[in-house]
Amino acid sequence: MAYRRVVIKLGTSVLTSGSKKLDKAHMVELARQMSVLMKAGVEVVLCTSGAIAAGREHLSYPILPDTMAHKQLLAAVGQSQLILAWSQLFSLYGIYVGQLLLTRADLEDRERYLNARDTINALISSNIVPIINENDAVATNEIKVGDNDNLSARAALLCDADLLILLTDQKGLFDSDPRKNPDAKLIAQVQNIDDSLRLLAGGSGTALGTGGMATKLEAADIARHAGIEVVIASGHHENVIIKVVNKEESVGTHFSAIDSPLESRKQWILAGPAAKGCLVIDDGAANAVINQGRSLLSKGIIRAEGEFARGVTLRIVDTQGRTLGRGISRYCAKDVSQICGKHSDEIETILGYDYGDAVVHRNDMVVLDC
Ligand SMILES: Nc1ncnc2c1ncn2[C@@H]1O[C@H](COP(=O)(O)OP(=O)(O)O)[C@@H](O)[C@H]1O
Ligand SMILES: N[C@@H](CCC(=O)OP(=O)(O)O)C(=O)O
Repeated sequence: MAYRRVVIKLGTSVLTSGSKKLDKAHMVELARQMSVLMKAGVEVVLCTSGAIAAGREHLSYPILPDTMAHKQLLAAVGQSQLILAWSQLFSLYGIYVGQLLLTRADLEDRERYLNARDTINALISSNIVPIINENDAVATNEIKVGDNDNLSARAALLCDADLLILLTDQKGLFDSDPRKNPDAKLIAQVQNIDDSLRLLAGGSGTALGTGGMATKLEAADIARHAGIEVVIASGHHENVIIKVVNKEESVGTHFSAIDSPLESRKQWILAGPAAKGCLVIDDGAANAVINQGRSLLSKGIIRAEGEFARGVTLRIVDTQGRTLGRGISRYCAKDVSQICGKHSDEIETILGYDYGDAVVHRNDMVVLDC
């Protein structure tokens, strides 16, 4: 086997086969493929969407106000139907499943993160498939991951997978949205996720999907920085899961893992807490940070955006608004607005204290491919 531990994310588009209901005939086929791999010794973690779609189906497509509470109602009803379906379908292959419903808050809190990891490891070592979805019924916007592409990437980091497979309704990442451009070409291999690639990835083409290719690229970027390979492929391609895991043929879009994965602290900065604001930096600072591996000093900061305390994760952006990276700020927003553009030696005089020369130290920063 080419891979030891695999996270497989199934989008609503795959689970419903483009209809308004769960396509159980297709779900059982996917369960079969996963069971084949498990019997061959591959450890499988499933990240499944589909709760909201299943909720609508179970309640016979009620006309509800488009509010958060009603989406949560649908997710609460649908999640139990979804896990019931998976439990029944995997049981046909003699496999038990265990459910983990997570929010961003679970992944940001170190103790809950480690607990979730222990649970996943315990399930895997008992040959039970951990099945993960966002806990939509309780998650508010503030504590949501928001889409299962990002959730599956975080799950892949959490459980130390070596492959993340994102299955969807397209053959992979195309050079434009194939729903809008019939001449769009499949991109078979991606070495670098940069802004030009991000521009190709649009939102969801359907009312049921969340995020489209844009969130799949975000997920791929998080995973590959942690040394995890990623494949985006069609959930309806014959034997897709088995072929990808066995590297039998080139299926979908393959993203190489970064050779020297980030140490776990930096993985945490990249995939952990939501960015609470941003630091806009000048060209000189951008060059120092990107090309020279330097810390971010106050002198190169043009302004701070958002309200944030010291110790929170921020985006670092250039003057054109491009995200260059993420890092933990040693100063709060109010402090940064007073010291930006000033030399580090002046910090103590201006603020009356200082927390070090760097606003974002190199060790607290992850630079992205631009
Ligand atoms: N460059 C692109 N390549 C492929 N698909 C794209 C691209 N840009 C946007 N999309 C859209 O992304 C959709 C898949 O994402 P989404 O609807 O969220 O599905 P899922 O439920 O599988 O997550 C496709 O149906 C397609 O319309
Ligand atoms: N958690 C939601 C799915 C969110 C989501 O990202 O959906 P999708 O884009 O279809 O993978 C649900 O179970 O309905």
